[in-house]
Amino acid sequence: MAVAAKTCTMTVINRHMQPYCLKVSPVLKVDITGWRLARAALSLPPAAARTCSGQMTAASVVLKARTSGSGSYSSKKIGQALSPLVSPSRLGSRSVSAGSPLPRTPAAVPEFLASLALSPYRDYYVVALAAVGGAVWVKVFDLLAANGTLEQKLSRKLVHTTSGPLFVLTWILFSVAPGARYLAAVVPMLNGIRLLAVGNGLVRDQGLVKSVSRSGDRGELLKGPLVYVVTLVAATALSWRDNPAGIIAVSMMCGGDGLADIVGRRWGDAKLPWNKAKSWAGSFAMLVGGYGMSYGLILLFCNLGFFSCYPPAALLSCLGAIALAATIVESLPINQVIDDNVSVPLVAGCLSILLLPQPVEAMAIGVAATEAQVTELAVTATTAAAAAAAVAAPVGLFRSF
Ligand SMILES: C/C(=C\COP(=O)(O)O)CCC[C@H](C)CCC[C@H](C)CCCC(C)C
Ligand SMILES: Nc1ccn([C@@H]2O[C@H](COP(=O)(O)OP(=O)(O)O)[C@@H](O)[C@H]2O)c(=O)n1
Repeated sequence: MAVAAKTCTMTVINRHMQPYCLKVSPVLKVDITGWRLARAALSLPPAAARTCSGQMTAASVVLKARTSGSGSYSSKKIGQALSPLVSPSRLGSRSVSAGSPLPRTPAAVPEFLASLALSPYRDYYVVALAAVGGAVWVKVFDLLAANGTLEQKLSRKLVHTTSGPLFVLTWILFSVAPGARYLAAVVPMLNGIRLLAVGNGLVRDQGLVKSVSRSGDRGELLKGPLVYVVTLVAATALSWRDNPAGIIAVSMMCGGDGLADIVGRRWGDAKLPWNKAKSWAGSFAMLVGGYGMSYGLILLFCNLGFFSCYPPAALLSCLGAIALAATIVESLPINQVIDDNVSVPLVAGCLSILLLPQPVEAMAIGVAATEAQVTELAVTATTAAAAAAAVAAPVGLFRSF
């Protein structure tokens, strides 16, 4: 039975409500082109071809093809042609007694992820993923230290340096729901509860103690590590993806302070005049590591559209001032007064809000919005940071004698 000779063109709406141009050509070839789909073609049985008209979902096109019964079509070809639109395995389960379900194709994985993305429970899935990911990540370093692959101090600092930015990267997976940031904050919160439980001896977890403490004493979990996760909670709940302040604060705490320890312990012979426990090499690593991690994450998040991108000159100069200020604060001998997992991110976050406001924030706080004014502010902040160092140096020097 011949099908109409003319090409039947219709708009097919897929699961993402994206329109496609679906053409049924005179030789019964269905040629699917459109949104990121490789051109695929399959022959439809005449009955299905004839009934394809108007707006149809790809699923109904396949279901009509499958249930029309006639014509020589292979479920594999249909699956391959349409699987980027709808997961064949799902179609297989829905098709009327038309034979075995369509075969799984590699495209089913993106569809599975797409269905997660559209799920109302998406944020809960991401929380679970990040929480499990965090536990596994720490366990990996525990095992690497336990089998001697990594020295314990290095393993611990790698956990410090990497956990924060990896957690920030999970922010990308959350939905745009207003409460998403608070769900995201649950991840470091759960880690904080775990640190409290193990640190107070309520739960025994020697692996965690070895992974995140210097001395192997569980009480240490209640100091730096706990402050670290509290800072992650604050950065998530207060800043989130609205502006770079939280990202910069985490980057200075992790990429900066974490790297300062790793580099400083190894190559830190030249000590700082105002703080003999710290070195120029460690501080330089802090500056470069914090700057680089911040810059990379800011570019990623602004290019993903979470907040406005900054003029390159303004970003480079302001970020330089922020990283310098954070580096100076980290170098000061004030760890006994305030943990550097508080002082460093706090200074970095506050300066970020001042120097790198988003347009709506710039208007709200009446801070410079033009590039020239922002650069001027950066110079002012750098001068202020240098002045702070000039004041602290003699103090540190005096105390070091
Ligand atoms: C060792 C750590 C801090 C110590 O700081 P300091 O005393 O040396 O200044 C880091 C502690 C890390 C924490 C136990 C685990 C944090 C996990 C994070 C919230 C989630 C990561 C998820 C991601 C997908 C891996
Ligand atoms: N600016 C820095 C920071 C740390 N370090 C080295 O890293 C070690 C740990 O630094 P830290 O006391 O700041 O460690 P955390 O408090 O960051 O865990 C120091 O004792 C130094 O050996 C450095 O040389 N220069």
